[in-house]
Amino acid sequence: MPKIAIGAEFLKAMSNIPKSEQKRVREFTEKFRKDPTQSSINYEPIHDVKDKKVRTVRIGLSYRAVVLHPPKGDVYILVWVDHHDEAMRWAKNKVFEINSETGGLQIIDTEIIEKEQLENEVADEVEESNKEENQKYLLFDEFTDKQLQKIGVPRLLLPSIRKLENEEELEQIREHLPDEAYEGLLSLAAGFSFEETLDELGREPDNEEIDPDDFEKALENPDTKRRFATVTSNEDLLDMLNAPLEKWRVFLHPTQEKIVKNKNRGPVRVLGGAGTGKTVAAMHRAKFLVEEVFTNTSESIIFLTFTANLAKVINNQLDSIVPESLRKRIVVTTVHSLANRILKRYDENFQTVSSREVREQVKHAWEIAVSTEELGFDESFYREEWEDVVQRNGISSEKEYLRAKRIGRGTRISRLQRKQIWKVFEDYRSYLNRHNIKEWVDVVREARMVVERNDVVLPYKAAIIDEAQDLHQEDYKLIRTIIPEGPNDLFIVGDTHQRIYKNKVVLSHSGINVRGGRSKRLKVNYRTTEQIRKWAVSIIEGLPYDDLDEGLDDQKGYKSLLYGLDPEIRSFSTLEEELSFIKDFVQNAIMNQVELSNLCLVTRSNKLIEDVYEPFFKKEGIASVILNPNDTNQGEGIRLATMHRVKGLEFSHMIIASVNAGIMPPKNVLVKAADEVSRIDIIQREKSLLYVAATRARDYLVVTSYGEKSELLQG
Ligand SMILES: Nc1ncnc2c1ncn2[C@@H]1O[C@H](COP(=O)(O)OP(=O)(O)OP(=O)(O)O)[C@@H](O)[C@H]1O
Repeated sequence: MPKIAIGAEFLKAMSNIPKSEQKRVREFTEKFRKDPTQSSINYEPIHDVKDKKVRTVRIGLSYRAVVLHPPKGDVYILVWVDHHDEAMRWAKNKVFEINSETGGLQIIDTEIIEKEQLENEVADEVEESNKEENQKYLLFDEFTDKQLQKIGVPRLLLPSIRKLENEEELEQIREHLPDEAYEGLLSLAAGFSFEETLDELGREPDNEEIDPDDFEKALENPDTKRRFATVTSNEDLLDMLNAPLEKWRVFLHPTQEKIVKNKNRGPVRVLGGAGTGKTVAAMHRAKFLVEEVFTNTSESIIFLTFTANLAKVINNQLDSIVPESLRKRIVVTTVHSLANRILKRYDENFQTVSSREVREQVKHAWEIAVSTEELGFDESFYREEWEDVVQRNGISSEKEYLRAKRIGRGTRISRLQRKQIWKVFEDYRSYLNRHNIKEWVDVVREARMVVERNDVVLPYKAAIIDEAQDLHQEDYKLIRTIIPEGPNDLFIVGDTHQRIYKNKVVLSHSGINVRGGRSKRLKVNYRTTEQIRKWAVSIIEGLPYDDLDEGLDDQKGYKSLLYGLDPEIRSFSTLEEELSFIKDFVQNAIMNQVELSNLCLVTRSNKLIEDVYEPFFKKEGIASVILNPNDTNQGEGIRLATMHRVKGLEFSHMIIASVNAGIMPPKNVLVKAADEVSRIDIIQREKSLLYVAATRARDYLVVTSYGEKSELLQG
């Protein structure tokens, strides 16, 4: 049977043609997959085309598919589809070559070469008369042709690359370059060595000869898989055709592919800045595990998140990549809901702090407990001490508390003071017990004990953990207990720059060892433009971020291959002016046919949404909906949410409003900080929150304030 492949560009081109014609294209594609050699498919050569391997096939009266059929091997690749004239125009200057150094199949647009040749002829004359001035610094002078080809530059484009003087010029020709070449060149231009760049591109060390005519083999190459997918079944094909623009479902970055498909001896940790495809990698990993590792029908895996909205999104997205027969063996839920479910089998009567009412009770419990204190500390000191020392370390007795290390706490206390403080904690705990209230940490801890006693046996063979930075140390202990150590046991993805809750963890303290070769990084941002990414990173620049273990993480080498407009950071004198700007921004998007559900406005608090922005949009007659994590189908309307709520989500247009002094960070939270250490911590978390909100934007970001702007925007 001939080998069939489809290009990402083909799918994109298909989504751009009228719906009525798309049906015909789908029918053709299905026929083509069955047998591309059948007599009813008539391949016609194109005259005046650079690449003689290219053919076209008629679809209906006016559309053409462009097919690559190399002379060697039995390979047919669908590369483009369009109206007859456009298809011819597209194919005219394209050359399809296997890069002799990487083995990847590349599409090279030779138009740029011809344009440059013309320019060169003119320039040569000037150059002759002006030789002195031409001793310029060229961006890639220090690298050999072979090195440039090894990072992915096509042979034909070497002369164009050689001429580049700076990163702006590189950016101007990026659309003519295969992704890996652009990504590699950006890395070299940023000062990374050739070896570091190869590593970031996910290249395997050379071990095989590359045959530049073997297209069948080239289809297996990781660079090729960024843009071409081999079709093995009709199910595969329908999956691709049904969501032609969702590239993440089919085309992975070589680094993602490697992380997803590697068989590991133990837990793996994957770090990566916002938008680097961690969740995508995690979902493909889940698919890989049920398809190729835990293949027995009685074996399940569990996919855990911190927030309910992300669990919901992942549940839906997994449906679109995992075959139905395997899908039921992947359970997606939050750690809290898993723990709750385990514990409820034993104790039905407890309440968790998930309702406003119970939270009020907890507040009351603290007030009562602290009311008898004699040391002069305020309530926030006790709460922080409770969270950061007692609950983080699972302390349950005075004896343990007296011995506990108080890492990261700013206020020194004596042994005697500890004894008095413990009394407050005992009062607090006894209030909770009397009212059957459990903090989430308690639920998780007690659930672990149930599992440890073997009272509940869970069927999971492996766990995948997203939003790893926000899980609590106890959460990891529960996970470790459910999934004992073993090959391919845990796959943990996260980004500590996005830590917006207090839960700092050290994986090894929960018996999870990710050291050695089992720590990976994703560095290419697929979501946000480079302009937005840079602005977001500038907010958190210079702050210390851990790596979920005992090391540090940074944002070195991160990049986006997408370009766009700079974010608009606007300060206004009054709220009315801010609202008027937001209205213009939204109306402009509406005029440009952007669906309202692609717009999101976030603020620091729910109250601002409810009191200011929701009534404002209502008054202006612009549909809006408050984002509900439990409902992914909320209909038309601009999304309104708190910054916390949008973690893990994305929108083409993001508005971050009311970034005023006193609101971000909230004055009442800062005032209550127990000491300077805690204040610094709060500010870092606020910066992370702004970073999270900003990196939800795909194309446009506006950040607005009125009155005095937040100190976070002062830089
Ligand atoms: N290989 C890929 N090809 C195309 N798009 C991709 C790929 N990987 C990820 N994306 C897209 O990039 C965006 C970000 O991906 P994802 O949500 O997995 O990133 P993340 O690292 O988990 O982000 P965050 O931590 O900011 O929530 C999504 O729109 C996703 O579809």
